[in-house]
Amino acid sequence: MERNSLKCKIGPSILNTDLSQLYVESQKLLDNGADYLHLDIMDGSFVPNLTFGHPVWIAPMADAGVNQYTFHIEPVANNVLSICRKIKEAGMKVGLALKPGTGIEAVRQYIDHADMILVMTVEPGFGGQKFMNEMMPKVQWLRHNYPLLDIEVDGGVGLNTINACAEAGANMIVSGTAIINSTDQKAVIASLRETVESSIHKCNV
Ligand SMILES: O=C(CO)[C@H](O)[C@H](O)COP(=O)(O)O
Repeated sequence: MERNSLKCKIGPSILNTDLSQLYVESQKLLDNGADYLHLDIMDGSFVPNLTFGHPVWIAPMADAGVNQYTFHIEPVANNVLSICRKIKEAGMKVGLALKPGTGIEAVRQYIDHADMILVMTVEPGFGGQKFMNEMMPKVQWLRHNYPLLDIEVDGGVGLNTINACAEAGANMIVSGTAIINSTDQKAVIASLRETVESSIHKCNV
């Protein structure tokens, strides 16, 4: 496992985001052991309408120091490869996200062009939703067929659901509510990490 954990959400009101507060919260999470920040720049409920979004966002994200740009394949079905190419040209890694209703077959042809596949374990939209265990076969399939691929899960992931994610083969964990609402973020992050690290080698045998 290279990395795990942490989500920091910037919703549709990104223009109104208090960046100094975002910085403070992000630093706190990193100090508490998170390996990376996963920033949602748009509310997932807008996913079907964002065909115009990527050309606007890719360059500024790269300029801001983002190292991986993940996008949902559903609204850009005819442009996935060209978006992958633009992201790479901008110097970032490529992540491809799947909504719960999207099967693995929709992404298979693109996996070799991606650094990471994100399996959403809730409907995109907001934090605090119930983890969808029925998404785990997608993670298992990916891990089985792509032992070295980064596989991320996002939605309802916390201490009660991390086992399922880790055993299925996820190595990048987005956890919002479970960390943010905890009085001991460091302990929660450490526990999530330990669960993932103790499972990951079993997935690769
Ligand atoms: O962006 C999301 C949905 O659109 C994430 O699932 C969510 O923000 C993660 O938080 P939580 O751990 O509370 O589910």
